[in-house]
Amino acid sequence: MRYNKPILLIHGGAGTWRNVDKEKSLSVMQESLDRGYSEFRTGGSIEAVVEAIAVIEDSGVFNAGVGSVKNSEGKVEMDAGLMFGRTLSIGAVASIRARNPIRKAYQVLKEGRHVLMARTYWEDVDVNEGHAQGDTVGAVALDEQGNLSAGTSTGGIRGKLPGRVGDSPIPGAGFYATERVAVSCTGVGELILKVLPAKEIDTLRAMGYSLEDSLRAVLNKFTATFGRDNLGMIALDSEGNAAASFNTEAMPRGIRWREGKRVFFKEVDSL
Ligand SMILES: NC(=O)C[C@H](N)C(=O)O
Repeated sequence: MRYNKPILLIHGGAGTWRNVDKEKSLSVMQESLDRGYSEFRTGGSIEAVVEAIAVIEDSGVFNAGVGSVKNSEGKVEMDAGLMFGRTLSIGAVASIRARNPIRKAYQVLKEGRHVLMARTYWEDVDVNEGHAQGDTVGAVALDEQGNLSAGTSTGGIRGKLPGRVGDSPIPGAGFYATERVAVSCTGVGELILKVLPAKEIDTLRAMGYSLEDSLRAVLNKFTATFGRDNLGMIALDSEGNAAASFNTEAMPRGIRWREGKRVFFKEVDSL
């Protein structure tokens, strides 16, 4: 569906979403949408993405920031990535420990010297794993000037080996943004890294397919190869089209645009 810019679209991870406090998760998403959207008054799409994700990282309700799951040694290692479409600028962090990994990714992007920093930040974070209701989080935004940005943040997969890096901090896999599209993915990193769905969406959109068809085609191919319950994606294009696709039971997501705001839980493909 097409919306009037500026637009902010977020997700809270693809999964079964059974036995979770849906109200609590959706209220964090509402807060994230409001906080992120307020950035459009002074900033652009990148600030909207960073602030929207930081709110969710701080909530402890999703598998990101203080809600991150623990690895096989009972420690947290977080991944995050961020991209600005017009300049293809990227900042990403892998296997770090910080209260707001997305802010560290932003720091890497602004410094501009490197793209992906691993094991660089080790802050003391009081992680609250037991309270996480949701999963990996991501956001995409289109600002008034037509600039697209995408970001993703995660604690990864529960019980992972120390040093394991998933798709979330890898451009083209967990996130991607160009002049045409901004995409954030969630699901099984070990599979997403084989296919690079976020990059595929940009390629299909560049070939002239609609955003919705692009997501559907990538999801169908992914499901045909690997089966279900492993991928979710949200995306925006420069014309203001928004789309979401997932092959799991649910993927909470929310959108705020010029005239309104909505959150969703299941409703496959709708936005
Ligand atoms: N739930 C997730 O989205 C996990 C994340 N994609 C990872 O593999 O690290």
